[in-house]
Order: sequence, then structure tokens, then C-alpha cells
Amino acid sequence: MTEKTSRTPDDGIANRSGPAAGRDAPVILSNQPGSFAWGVLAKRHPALIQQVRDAFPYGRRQHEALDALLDEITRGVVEPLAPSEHDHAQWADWGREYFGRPWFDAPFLWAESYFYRRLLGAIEYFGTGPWQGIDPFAPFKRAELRGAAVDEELRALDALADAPPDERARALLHASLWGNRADLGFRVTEGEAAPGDATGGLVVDDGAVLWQLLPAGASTTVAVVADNAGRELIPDLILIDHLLLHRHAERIVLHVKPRPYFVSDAMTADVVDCLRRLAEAPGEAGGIGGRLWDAMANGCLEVRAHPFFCAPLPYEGMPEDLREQFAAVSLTVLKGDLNYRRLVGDRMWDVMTPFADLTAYFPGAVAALRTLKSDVIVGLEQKTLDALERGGGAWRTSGTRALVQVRR
Ligand SMILES: O=P(O)(O)OC[C@@]1(O)O[C@H](CO)[C@@H](O)[C@@H]1O
Repeated sequence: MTEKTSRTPDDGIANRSGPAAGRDAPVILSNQPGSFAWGVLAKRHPALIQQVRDAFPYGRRQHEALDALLDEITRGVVEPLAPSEHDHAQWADWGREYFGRPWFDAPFLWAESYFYRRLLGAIEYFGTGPWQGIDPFAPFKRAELRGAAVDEELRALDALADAPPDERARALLHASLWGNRADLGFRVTEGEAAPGDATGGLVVDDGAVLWQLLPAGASTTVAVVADNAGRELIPDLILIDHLLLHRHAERIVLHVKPRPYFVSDAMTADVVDCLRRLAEAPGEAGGIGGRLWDAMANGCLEVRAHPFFCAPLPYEGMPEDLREQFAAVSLTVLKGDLNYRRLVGDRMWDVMTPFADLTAYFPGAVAALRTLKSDVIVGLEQKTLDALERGGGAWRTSGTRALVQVRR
């Protein structure tokens, strides 16, 4: 089976944003029925509205707002935020070209981001009433964190405790990488991603370059831009502990989302839940949790939640204060599929476009750890592409392949 990729007509929306803007790589839209992007808007978002509706005893006003949102995203055109909303002006600017047009004709990245903003609006997350700040995805995140799979993953750490540091480092890097498959948004319609071969599934492996950038004993700061909470954030935190323990970094800044986003994206509350889960676990995991708890207290681990992490924009458009933060660290590690799309630009790139070219704008060395869950991919070698195409299947989007890409 050859997978159907998203339609990307050069309709004028396309080539105005993202790294290497002006190159001939159209922005991904969602208006090709059967494409991955179309499926997210046509099926995943409506299913998500239903899941959220079922998970909370919302009142009539919220149900009506969810009904209206469902109708709008499936049959209507993109409506702006009400002028009374705190971020009305910001979204009026970001959405100027798309309001009044079908959702499916807006850039895929923009449409998804705005959908999550509107969903939060519908359930009164930003209101002044009792539902203010109630994370609509919290029940799903909590259930995952409590699950037996996490117990098993934490127990497995005991076996790694005495492994040589290099072997442990590699295993923990891969755990963090493949942890990205655990994405609750991805599972709304796809089910559990088929198990990938946790080594053979790598389509690019710049792991050696990553470790070269993190020599033991370096008194540097590393930034980690988190993706999902729960089963992804736990191995991210364990990797962070390893970096600190073995002096690959003196300090880690963990960037999370300031509000609920893409279902399971991590916020500060999720970091706290994961740290507690680790600290309360027996064995090696408990020790890691304790060290990380202390690292928060002594400033070796710091959590930040910049609003730009929920912006519908590629990282090339990052604000100056965030640019300065990334410029000040020895390496920025970006986790997950959405961060990858924002890093290289959500476009149908020629898959052999060098990763280094598209990330040249990024302020400092950058590493992407990502399982493949959308159409965007760059930096492949011809022989890898040939093998993937020969294998057939939805290799770009099924979450069964992964990559470690690094630009020094
Ligand atoms: O960033 P993550 O959690 O790895 O992935 C986010 C994701 O599930 O969301 C999009 C669909 O909604 C896809 O691009 C991608 O697969």
C-alpha cells in the first residue's frame, strides 16, 4: 500500500512561513480526502470532542459550545475568537488569512493549533468561572500514568542500573525517543501504534553526534523541549537525570506547554505528576525521582512554559526572548512530531533536503528525537527512502519509525 500524502496546492497560503521560506515546498493543508492531515481534522478532532465531553460532567453551556465547535470544524468556516477573549488580538493576527474559509483549507499546523485553542474556549478553560484552568485531557493523562505499562517500564530500570554508562546512555536515549509513540492524541483514532523495532526502526541515527555534543564533565546547560506527558515524559526525565548524574550537563531547562495542547502535551502539572510517580516508585526509579526532585530545588533542573510553545507557527518565527534562551545553551533537544514539524516547517519537503539546511536558523545546536507521525520528513538518504518505499505501508505516519537528527 502506498500512503496518500496531504494535498499541498500552491494557493498563496503556502509559501509564506517556515524555514527556508520561498523554497519550492508547499505548506501542508488538510483538504485532500484520505490524506493524513485530512483524517486528523475530519475524524480525530470530532472524536476528541466526544471523548472530552464524555470525560467531564460539563454543564449545558459547555455542551452547546462543543456542539457549535463540532459543527463549525466539520461543516463550517473558521470563526475568529470573540473580541472579549484575552488572546483575541493575537489570534486575529495569526488567523487573518484563514477566517471565513473552510477549516480544511488552512495550513494543517495552524488548523490543529487553533482547534485546541477553540476546544479550551468551549469548555471555559479561560473563563472566570469554576471550570477555569481545568485540563480537559487530565483524566486521560492520569489514567496513562497510573497504568501497568508505566510500572513495567520503571521496573526495567533496575536491570539497567549496573550497565556500563555508554550502554545505559544509549538505552535511555532510545527510551526517550520511542516514548514519543505514547501520544494520546495519536491514539484517538489510530489505536496503539504498532510496535516498532526499537533499534531497526530508526530512519536516521545521529545519536553519536548528540553524545559528542554532550561530553561528560562539561559545565553546560541543555534545553529539552518536552512533548507528551506520562509515558513520554517519564523516560525524558530519566534521561535528564542521566545527563545530570554523569555530568553531561550541569543544568537542564525543561520547556513545557503553558496550557493543554494536542491532548497529552506536558505542562508543569504533568511534570509534577511524573516526578511524584518516579519518587514514589520502588528501586532505581525511586532514586531517580528523588534526585530530580532535589535538582528542581537546587536549580539544576528548571521548568519553563513560554507561550510560544502553543503558537501555530514554525520555530523560525520564535520571539527574541526564546531565541536568546536557546542561544544560551549547548544543545536544544526537541521531542516529538509536532516540534519536528515546527522545527523544519510543516511542508512537503523533498525528503532528502538536508536537516542542517532547514535548521540553520536555529540559535545553536539542535537535536530532534521523534517518531514519525505526520507527512513531514527531511534528511533521508536515498537507500533509506528506497527501503521504506519498498516496505510499503504508512511509514511516514504510523509511528513505527523514528529518527535522531542533529545539527551542530
Ligand atoms: O508531537 P507529537 O505528540 O509527537 O505528535 C503530535 C501528533 O500526534 O499530532 C499530529 C496530529 O494531530 C501529528 O502530526 C502528530 O502525529
